[in-house]
Amino acid sequence: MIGFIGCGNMANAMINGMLKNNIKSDDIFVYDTDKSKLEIMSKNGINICKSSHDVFKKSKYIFLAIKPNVYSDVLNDVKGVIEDGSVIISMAAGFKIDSIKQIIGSKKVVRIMPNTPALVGEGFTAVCFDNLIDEKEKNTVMSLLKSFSCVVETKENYINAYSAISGSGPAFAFIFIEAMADAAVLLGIPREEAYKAAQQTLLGSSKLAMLSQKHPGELKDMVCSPGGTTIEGVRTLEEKGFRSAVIECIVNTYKKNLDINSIR
Ligand SMILES: NC(=O)C1=CN([C@@H]2O[C@H](COP(=O)(O)OP(=O)(O)OC[C@H]3O[C@@H](n4cnc5c(N)ncnc54)[C@H](OP(=O)(O)O)[C@@H]3O)[C@@H](O)[C@H]2O)C=CC1
Ligand SMILES: O=C(O)[C@@H]1CCC=N1
Repeated sequence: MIGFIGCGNMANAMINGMLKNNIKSDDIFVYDTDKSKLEIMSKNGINICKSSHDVFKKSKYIFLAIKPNVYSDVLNDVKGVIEDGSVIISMAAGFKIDSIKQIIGSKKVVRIMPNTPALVGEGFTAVCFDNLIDEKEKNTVMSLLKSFSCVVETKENYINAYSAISGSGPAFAFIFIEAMADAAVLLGIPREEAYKAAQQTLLGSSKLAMLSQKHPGELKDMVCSPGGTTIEGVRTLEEKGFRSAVIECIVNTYKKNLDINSIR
């Protein structure tokens, strides 16, 4: 049985993916303090629990899909009902496995960093397991995560970097899409067409990079004719510090994760 504390953006994305991959709604138990979120879950046939305690009692694999600012309160509230066999799956930015164990004691904890494209089955999740998780539990968690995302097992040390790259990354990609579409509108293309062109261009470019396995620089070169139009755009991006802006953006997002870590 699978439990969710919190039914917001990430829980929705994950549950959606699970349901599309043959996990039965009957096997999912959820709780949220916001009753309107529970109503939506109920309409999808998911079991609604009266409290977080109830979720822990009914599930073995429990996803903590709540914001980091309520983590300590929720963990303190449920620590008495967590069984030794329960597997707690944490996704909060900046919360180390050790910090969780300091509150709930020596229990099984998995730390993941998912992202919202899970909503359409195209998520990316970095995962690390604590040493109390056995092989069978690890395989179950991996297959749950794979139902909505591409999964990479990593060291906990890297989770903050993944948080910046793939966890926050969709927000940065959406800004890029929006900016491209704004430029298209400025050039007279209707808004709907502009989004379609920007979205498909990013999707297609990502797919090409993945499937061709060519270096991104080589793929960029394939678009730039000598003395042509694209290289003029590339020159403008370099002049405006596009690469540096992206690198600084990721590094500062990573640093914010470290800041949050240091206070938890
Ligand atoms: N969103 C993202 O792109 C990503 C998020 N994460 C992590 O995932 C976690 C969840 O984020 P997200 O889904 O965006 O958050 P949301 O705010 O969308 O969802 C959290 C839900 O939990 C509810 N809630 C608040 N307190 C409690 C409580 N005590 N018990 C049960 N439910 C409660 C909230 O209600 P209310 O709104 O009324 O407070 C809300 O409905 C966070 O820790 C975040 O760091 C990780 C990677 C990506
Ligand atoms: O901003 C946040 O807290 C979360 C972490 C990764 C993406 N969003």
